[in-house]
Amino acid sequence: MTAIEISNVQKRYKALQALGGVSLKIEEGEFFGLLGPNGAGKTTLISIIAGLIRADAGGVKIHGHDVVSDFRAARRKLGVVPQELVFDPFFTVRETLRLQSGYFGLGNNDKWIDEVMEELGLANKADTNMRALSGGMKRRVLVAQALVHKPPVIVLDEPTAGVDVELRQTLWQFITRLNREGHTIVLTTHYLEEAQAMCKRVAMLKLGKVVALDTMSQLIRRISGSQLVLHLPHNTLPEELVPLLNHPPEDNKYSLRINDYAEVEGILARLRQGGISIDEMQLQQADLEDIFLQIMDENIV
Ligand SMILES: Nc1ncnc2c1ncn2[C@@H]1O[C@H](COP(=O)(O)OP(=O)(O)OP(=O)(O)O)[C@@H](O)[C@H]1O
Repeated sequence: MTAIEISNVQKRYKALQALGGVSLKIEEGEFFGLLGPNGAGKTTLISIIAGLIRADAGGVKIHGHDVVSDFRAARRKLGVVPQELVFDPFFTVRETLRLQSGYFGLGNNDKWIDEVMEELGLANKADTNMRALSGGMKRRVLVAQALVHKPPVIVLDEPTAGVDVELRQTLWQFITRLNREGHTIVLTTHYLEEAQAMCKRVAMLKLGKVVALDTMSQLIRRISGSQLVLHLPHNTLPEELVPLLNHPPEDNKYSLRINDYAEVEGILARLRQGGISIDEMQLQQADLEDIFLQIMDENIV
């Protein structure tokens, strides 16, 4: 079954085309990453999925339910952890979660609420007022709120932005468990390491368009196996090696694509011929960050 089906979604804010025809199918049980630089349109897309704003054209279905014409059914299938913290400060944590349960018509939900609070390290704050919680604790409540109706599809918009290591670990343990139990997870994050560790498949958005869509392993394979990073503070790279660059040099560090280790010899010989001294050299496996930078630079699809 398709968990989220996004068909040619378009959204414009006056002159700005925030989403220019996005289509994606995310299957049930996937751990999917939605990546892109600031302003790429991730939050806009998530808001449309959550039924918070309307697309100008195209549509979204959650487990087959249209998010506009069949809003209630679609919303029941979906839990969204938003970026921003908005709460009623006068309720306690438990009251906040009970209210949210009530919104979904779940009267007697305390067993699950207790479990969610336990998993997210909120149990000892259950009777604390929201206004007395630290930012990190509030963020935990935001996650708990999204999960209160045990939605089969969970969307997390930058859930770990500015949170401490402990919460990050607690959150990922719980989310991984939910994914193992069959929940579909969609994640946006600026931390590419996190996406690489968690997501099996990713879409990369740029200026409101999908510029890459692949499994993590295929994407990583797309950039040849490894890269040679050379720090050349006193020279520039010889002209003939420039085509090997993964992306423009940063701080005199040149990242060269290599297909097998034998190529390293040739590169070093060429530098020696040119009398170029190497300050530092590293051989690295390509990672998501390299691919991300390359795709954002070249816009290859
Ligand atoms: N309500 C709005 N009115 C006008 N422009 C908006 C509105 N919301 C978003 N935009 C613009 O639409 C574009 C996409 O924004 P969006 O927040 O979806 O990007 P994003 O990928 O989530 O970025 P970030 O990583 O910074 O959260 C941006 O150029 C943004 O300035």
